[in-house]
Amino acid sequence: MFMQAGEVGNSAINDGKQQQHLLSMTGLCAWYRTETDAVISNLHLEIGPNQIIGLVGLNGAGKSTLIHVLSGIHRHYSLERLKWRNEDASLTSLAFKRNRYTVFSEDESFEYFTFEEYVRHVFRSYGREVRHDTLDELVEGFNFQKYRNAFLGQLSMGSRRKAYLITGFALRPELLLLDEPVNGLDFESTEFLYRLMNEYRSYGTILFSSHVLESLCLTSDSIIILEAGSIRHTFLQGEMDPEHIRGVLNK
Ligand SMILES: Nc1ncnc2c1ncn2[C@@H]1O[C@H](COP(=O)(O)OP(=O)(O)OP(=O)(O)O)[C@@H](O)[C@H]1O
Repeated sequence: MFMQAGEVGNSAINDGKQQQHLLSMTGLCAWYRTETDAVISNLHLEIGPNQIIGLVGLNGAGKSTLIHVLSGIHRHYSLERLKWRNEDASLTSLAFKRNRYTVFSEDESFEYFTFEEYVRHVFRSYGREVRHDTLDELVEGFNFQKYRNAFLGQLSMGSRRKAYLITGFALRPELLLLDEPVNGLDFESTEFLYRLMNEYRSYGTILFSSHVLESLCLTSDSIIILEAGSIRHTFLQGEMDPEHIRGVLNK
């Protein structure tokens, strides 16, 4: 069952037309210290295929935690039910693992890998062949040519972000999770990223967090407002006015 536009509750997302879910999860709780101190509580999420979904919320609302849970790297959580492509699954199911990739807001992993080595490693891990023409286009679009053989650990924050973004967009998973992807990107790369996101509907779904309401509205098919670990509101197409969203956020 899908929520209607504007309905308030702890559930989201679909345009009401498609009855197929890429992902649905019910009763998600997540915490850091103790279960009674949950930072995400009883969250229900439904994500359709081929959608761009924005995640917005004030600092500390739980956006990164939700993305970490969906990425399978947050250990402290409980979940009533998760379905991946309408089949019962878990966060560690192979089918789900091999069809999601995350660009984290902070990532210092693989610091002794060059970008080229990292891409090869990721594609091998996912059992995919690198499409060199696609990779080259992404490298050029992000103006990343001169960093191809630099160690990831030696790159600036923005360039390292580009390395993971290029990898994610080249991999084209069914679910691409991006935590504050525009952070640290220069103007041209930000424009290029929005173009890529808009084109991604042909390949899969993007769930991304951002604080930039204007571009969230231009890019997303739906926007979820997260507040204190719960979904406060979901905006669907036609209702995405930055001022309106700002008003709901500040209430
Ligand atoms: N490593 C941690 N240990 C303990 N508590 C944490 C940790 N990381 C986050 N939290 C807490 O979890 C809650 C949600 O944080 P989270 O980082 O998910 O929010 P966010 O919406 O991504 O915020 P921001 O917009 O500032 O990035 C906050 O109360 C935060 O203090």
